[in-house]
Amino acid sequence: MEQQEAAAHECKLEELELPTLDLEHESSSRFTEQLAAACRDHGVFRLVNHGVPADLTARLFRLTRDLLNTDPAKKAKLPGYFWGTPALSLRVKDLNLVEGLHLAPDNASADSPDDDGGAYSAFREAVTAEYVAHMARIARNLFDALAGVNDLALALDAEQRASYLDERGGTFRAYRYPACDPAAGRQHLGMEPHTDSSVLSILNMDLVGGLQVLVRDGPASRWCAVRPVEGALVVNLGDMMQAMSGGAYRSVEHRVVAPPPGTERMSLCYFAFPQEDAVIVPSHGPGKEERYRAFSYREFREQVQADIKATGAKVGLARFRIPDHPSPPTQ
Ligand SMILES: O=C(O)CCC(=O)C(=O)O
Ligand SMILES: [Fe+2]
Repeated sequence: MEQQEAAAHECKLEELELPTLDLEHESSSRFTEQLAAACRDHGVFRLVNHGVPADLTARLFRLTRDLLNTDPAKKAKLPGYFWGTPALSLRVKDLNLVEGLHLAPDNASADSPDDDGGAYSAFREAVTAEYVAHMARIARNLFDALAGVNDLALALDAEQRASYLDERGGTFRAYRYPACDPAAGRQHLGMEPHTDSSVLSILNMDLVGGLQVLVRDGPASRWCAVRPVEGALVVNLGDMMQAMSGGAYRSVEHRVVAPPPGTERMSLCYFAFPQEDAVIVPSHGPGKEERYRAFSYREFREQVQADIKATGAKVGLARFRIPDHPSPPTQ
């Protein structure tokens, strides 16, 4: 792991040529073709003409920075404040150099005890009344386009289309990857390698860079950098999409390296989930790379939490995979 991290920082990584999808496309059949190809190939793409106002993004970056540039005791009292990424892995918690604010339907109305100047209220209002509505619109748009691709990777009926993506259940996180001490060098990752548990995730990042994705090439794999592009969102698929599509669409493994010394990095991330109790029945059949048993998102989340508690790491979809060759019964 240490060697891998050193390599992440020392050599200039190859950049991944990401496909760019245009949400204001003129031909929906061409759009769905490109979208399905992006989801099959890497599970990550750029999105332009998405309709999120640039000044809303700038305002959220500014509000997040103001809220997090206060003393540690004060910001620790902000609703949804976190340091490190405990949800991903308890074991390496302290190695992740990231802090942020988490807003989910269950904490969206909590009041900040020290909201002097109303900065937290302004932040929450911008997220819940504006930003999340754009994200839910984009997630629905992409999901419905994928469900309409006629190669049957996601052959969903109307009820499944509605319950496999819950526009009201999305969560939002504003992240700040702090500048590290130039003398200490870049010793840690901003965020360790992981896949998202979401259906899809929408990332809105500044221009510092640091996001990397694992590109699979047969049995081999290599980390590639994702170059930020002004005004473009980055969308990556999560575990739920991989399961729903029987492995045809990839939940891409990714990580964030710490920013260069003296520079901080910020990103706004939205995660779209299925309705908690909707039973996901993964599609099987020709062209489907993996078989999973049916499960609900609630079950998946509880299994992830139990694995993290027991072993320090997320196991994820492997828990739900049906093996090709069942092992012989033990005696
Ligand atoms: O900050 C980023 O660009 C990515 C964050 C991420 O991967 C996550 O929150 O799951
Ligand atoms: Fe992620």
